[in-house]
Amino acid sequence: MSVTVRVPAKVNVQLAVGAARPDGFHDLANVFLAVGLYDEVTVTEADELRVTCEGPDAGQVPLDRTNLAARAAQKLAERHGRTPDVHLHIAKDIPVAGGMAGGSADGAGALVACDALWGTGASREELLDICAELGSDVPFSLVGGAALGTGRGERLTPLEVGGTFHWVFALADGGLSTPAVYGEFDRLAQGRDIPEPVASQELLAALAKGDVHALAAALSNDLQPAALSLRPSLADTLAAGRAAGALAGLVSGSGPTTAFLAADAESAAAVAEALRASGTCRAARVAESPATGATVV
Ligand SMILES: C[C@@](CO)(OP(=O)(O)O)[C@H](O)COP(=O)(O)OP(=O)(O)OC[C@H]1O[C@@H](n2ccc(N)nc2=O)[C@H](O)[C@@H]1O
Ligand SMILES: Nc1ncnc2c1ncn2[C@@H]1O[C@H](COP(=O)(O)OP(=O)(O)O)[C@@H](O)[C@H]1O
Repeated sequence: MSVTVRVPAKVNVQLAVGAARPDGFHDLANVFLAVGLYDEVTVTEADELRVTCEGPDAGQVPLDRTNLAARAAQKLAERHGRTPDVHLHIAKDIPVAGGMAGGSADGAGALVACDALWGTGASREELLDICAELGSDVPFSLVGGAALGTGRGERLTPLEVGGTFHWVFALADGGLSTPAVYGEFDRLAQGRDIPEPVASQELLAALAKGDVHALAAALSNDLQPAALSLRPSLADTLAAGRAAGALAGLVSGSGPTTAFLAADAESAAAVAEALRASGTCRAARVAESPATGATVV
């Protein structure tokens, strides 16, 4: 028997970052929006834990026990006094190390898949606890939709979304390390007062109304200067997307994927085509939001 779970990528429509905490993490006001680019995790009984991966970026995915899908299976097995003897296969469509939470998606997907395969019957609360142990972004991959993440991003409040938004994602060559981008944020912040991160009321209202123009005006990412500092060429991608008619563009999370909000599906297709022709990115993908969280298919 096997179970397959589909899990979406995310874009951060607001990422407000506070000062570094004593534990090295940063308090956030992280407004997550799930987007319709998906990984699928399939779990099958096996003699021992193993991970395989297919997809254009598969070569960059670790297949040992550091893979977030393997770690998720191990954690659930430990809690329920069993061995994690499964084959986890990841069909990967989310860019790796791209600021779109692909690893987190696989962690959440493996957790839901193993829970179903083993008949563990874990509560939603227990699954969310395990997600938070796996990483700050993993709880959101489980729930999907839209949510405000506080603390290090793991404490979620669901948000209302009143319409469909059309995005274009420009994929970059190579990834950016999340800790390196937060480290660069700290370096750039030296000597400055960093305010407490708070969610923008304009942004939350724009999401709730499904107002694409208001959302475009309110998009913000405090990690963007750090990502641009580490990867200056992203400025060219942002300029190309805006010149092509996107309402707004920003770095997705820690990058280096850049995200562009378009007025409608037709405009998104045109922006994607112009980005491909611009030579400023490796590929351009269109996707809609919101998307549902980890779901057994
Ligand atoms: C920046 C964001 C925005 O959603 O995602 P990505 O764009 O990388 O996907 C997240 O904050 C990434 O979350 P995630 O990738 O789960 O990070 P974790 O595994 O929890 O932490 C990895 C490292 O990132 C830094 N980190 C992460 C979260 C946070 N609130 N403060 C931090 O300083 C720490 O250096 C930590 O050691
Ligand atoms: N299942 C997984 N898929 C992708 N990367 C993974 C996975 N498990 C662990 N990783 C590690 O996590 C790093 C960050 O990957 P990812 O989650 O794709 O990016 P981001 O944190 O930018 O959203 C990768 O470079 C890789 O070393």
